[in-house]
Amino acid sequence: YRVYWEATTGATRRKIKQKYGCQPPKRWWSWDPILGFDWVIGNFKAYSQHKLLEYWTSILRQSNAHTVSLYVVGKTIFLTNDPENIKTILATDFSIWSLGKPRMEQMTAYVGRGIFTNEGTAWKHSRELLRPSFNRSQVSDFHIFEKHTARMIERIPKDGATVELEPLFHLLTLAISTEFLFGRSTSALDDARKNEEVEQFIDAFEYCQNPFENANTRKWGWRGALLPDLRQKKCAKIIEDIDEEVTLKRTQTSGNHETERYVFLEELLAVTDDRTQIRSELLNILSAGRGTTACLLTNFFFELPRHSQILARLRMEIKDSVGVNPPTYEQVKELKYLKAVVNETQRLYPVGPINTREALQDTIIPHGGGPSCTNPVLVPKGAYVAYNTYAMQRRKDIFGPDAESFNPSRWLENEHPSSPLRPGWAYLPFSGGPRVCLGQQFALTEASCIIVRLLQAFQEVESRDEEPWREKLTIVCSSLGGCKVGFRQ
Ligand code: HEM
Repeated sequence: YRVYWEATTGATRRKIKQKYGCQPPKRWWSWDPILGFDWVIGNFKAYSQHKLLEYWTSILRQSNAHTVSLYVVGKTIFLTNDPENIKTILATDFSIWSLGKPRMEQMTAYVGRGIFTNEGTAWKHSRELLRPSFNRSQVSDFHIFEKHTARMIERIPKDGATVELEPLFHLLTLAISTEFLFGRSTSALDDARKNEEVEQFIDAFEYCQNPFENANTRKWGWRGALLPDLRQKKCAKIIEDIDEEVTLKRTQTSGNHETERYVFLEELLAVTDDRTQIRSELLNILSAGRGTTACLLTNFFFELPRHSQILARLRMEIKDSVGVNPPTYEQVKELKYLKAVVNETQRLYPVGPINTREALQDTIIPHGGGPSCTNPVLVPKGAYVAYNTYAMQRRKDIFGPDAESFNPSRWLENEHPSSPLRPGWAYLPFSGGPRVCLGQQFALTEASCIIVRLLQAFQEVESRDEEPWREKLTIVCSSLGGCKVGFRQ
């Protein structure tokens, strides 16, 4: 077998190495280089202390490299925070990288097959169908944002009492994205009775979205990972049932909709009557559009009230450019300081801080090999590259010596030693390449509109979080302690 392997696969790999001058990257030191058991235990430990991102970042820092390799259960994994490597995977060599079987299986179990879990032609088809939902005229329709945000503001105490914003943001973004994409909102902020069902849906989603932990591992530690996860099945059923109900109601009222907008669900119903496909596409897009913006807003309001000068400057910008009325799309586009604060929030707290891709054939990534870490690295077929945007967006050589601190002025011309900042592939909150986030403009305008309305409604915003920011990591990442704030009108 060895002789055969050397004559075929080995020969191809030697040729690639020779052609591109590949060298191996630094290897992460492990006392179990075959099974990588220490890596698995290290991950469990770091995850349970809510320090997984720090752990992955420290592996790169301790190795003094931006790309390292390790072996886990016979698989080669490359960890990287190198922008050029990430660009190669996501854009330049897009077609030879897959989302990877584990991710597809984990997500398909609760959202089925759709834009997030498909590849090749099926993915292209889903993307084409969704794309018109996000064109400018759709995204600039502020009516939906405004209506639901007003309802959320009504529910916030105005006397300075502490309010937990995270659950409100989840209800709000779900209400907005269901109206935007399905033509019918959960209206989850309207009445308490409806909330119960919606909250159940959100809880089930949150549970399924966590690939690192389940009810068994919570109870039995890492041994629990070996047991079947019955709760996952139950949650997947809750999600399926509620989604089915939405689809059914919409099918019955199809054609009666009052809006001229492109409603994704309407278009889906026009091209297929396969219920499973419809449900899966809806769940896929919901999983993208719901929690992500809520996490961004939670992280934003976690940081903002801790910086009185930044808050004051932001208020001033809103007062001067928008006044007291609801903002228009054009006004929001001109709020440069708001954009800088949102950018800075996403830089320090990316909603998708780590991600992976699997090589479909023997290939290379351009950086990380050899003693100087500048040679290309051979990535064998089946190996994984895990890219860490959390670590990359905190790199001092790219963002300056104060890269760990919250300083929006780095995004503004002539206001910071690193400006004008053009980080290119070193700043990737919405990913890049052909699978770049479809909802980027929607999410940014939605979040900006909500922030402007909240700051217009309240004169005082005070942080009530006692702990520093700690990660709550599922497939998205936000603040573990949520975001507690006191507002005064
Ligand atoms: C702050 C909010 C958001 C952030 C940070 C974000 C980030 C991302 C990232 C990093 C990806 C790439 C995932 C991967 O390659 O594995 C992605 C994909 C995607 N996002 Fe977003 N997203 C946000 C909001 C939204 C919203 C509101 C929607 C739609 C309503 C949306 C729709 C999508 C879709 C459809 C994809 C899949 C694209 C594809 O695979 O072709 N996103 N997003």
